[in-house]
Amino acid sequence: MSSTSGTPRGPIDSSRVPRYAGPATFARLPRLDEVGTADVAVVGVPFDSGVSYRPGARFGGNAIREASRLLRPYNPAQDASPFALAQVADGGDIAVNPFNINEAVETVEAAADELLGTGARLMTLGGDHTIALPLLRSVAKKHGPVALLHFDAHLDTWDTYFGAEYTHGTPFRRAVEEGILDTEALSHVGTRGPLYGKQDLTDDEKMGFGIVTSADVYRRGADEVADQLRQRIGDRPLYISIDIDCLDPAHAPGTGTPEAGGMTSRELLEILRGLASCNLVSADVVEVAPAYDHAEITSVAASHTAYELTTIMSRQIAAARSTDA
Ligand SMILES: N=C(N)NCCCC(=O)O
Ligand SMILES: [Zn+2]
Ligand SMILES: [Zn+2]
Repeated sequence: MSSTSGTPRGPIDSSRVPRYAGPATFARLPRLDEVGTADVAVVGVPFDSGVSYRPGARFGGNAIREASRLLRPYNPAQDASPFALAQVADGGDIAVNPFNINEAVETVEAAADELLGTGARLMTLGGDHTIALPLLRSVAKKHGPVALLHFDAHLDTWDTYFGAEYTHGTPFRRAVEEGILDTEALSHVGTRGPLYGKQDLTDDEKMGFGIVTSADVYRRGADEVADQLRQRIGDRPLYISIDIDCLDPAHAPGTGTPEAGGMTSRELLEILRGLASCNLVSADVVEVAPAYDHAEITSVAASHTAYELTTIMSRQIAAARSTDA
């Protein structure tokens, strides 16, 4: 039985305990072992052995937790108190092998299976984009092939790097090959920057992806983009994968493969809010590499991104509960 049938245990009260005191959990929420089970488990994935350029995303989860100390319990943009609507808890980190990518991929999948098996939705923090593959595998075991919204400067549908199948540039090609994505509802958002060749785009299109470039977001605006994405997704189970490099380097310098001309954090947050009615089953925020960050710009943006995503999940959990009742 979920601990969440009672009143959810919320964050530490920052008017009584200064928000900079004590060890960091996401949004100062309780640890998962303090509440038993959760409706939304926030979990760190300290893994970056799949990167093609700057390493450091293994430290992303903890940097996001630190930056998330300043999140407050009421989200006016979605008119909701996410941590009162559902039990959100910090499940700590998945202990992955940094020296063996295949084993790490298996470990992430197994840990996700266990958490999803308790009935929780997953909100993962940190790691490089390699980890989206095992997370999607696990989510698809539970829900069947899922719709995917992929926010990223990059396509991440390349085939191999140095002969390696599991890297941060290849998770979504593997996922399509494995049949774990609903190819009627796949979109990249924020795409930009130089490619290896035009073939990258034709391959990607054949896999079923639609592309909303960073320039499209700028030209059409967040509301129109969110409306279009919502129509494409419908009521399918949805996974949202957010590579923080979807943001411009001015908004997210702390990342491994930065590309000029990206979205603002305001655009990203507004698009997410426009997706609040979608059936969001799990999400990740990846590629936060704090060593290249300044003044926590990137981890603050990532913490707010995870906050909007957890708010969407909590609202849906609460709505489903009230229809059941
Ligand atoms: N940041 C992610 N996930 N992918 C970037 C791969 C770009 C490349 O090295 O070609
Ligand atoms: Zn990227
Ligand atoms: Zn990526």
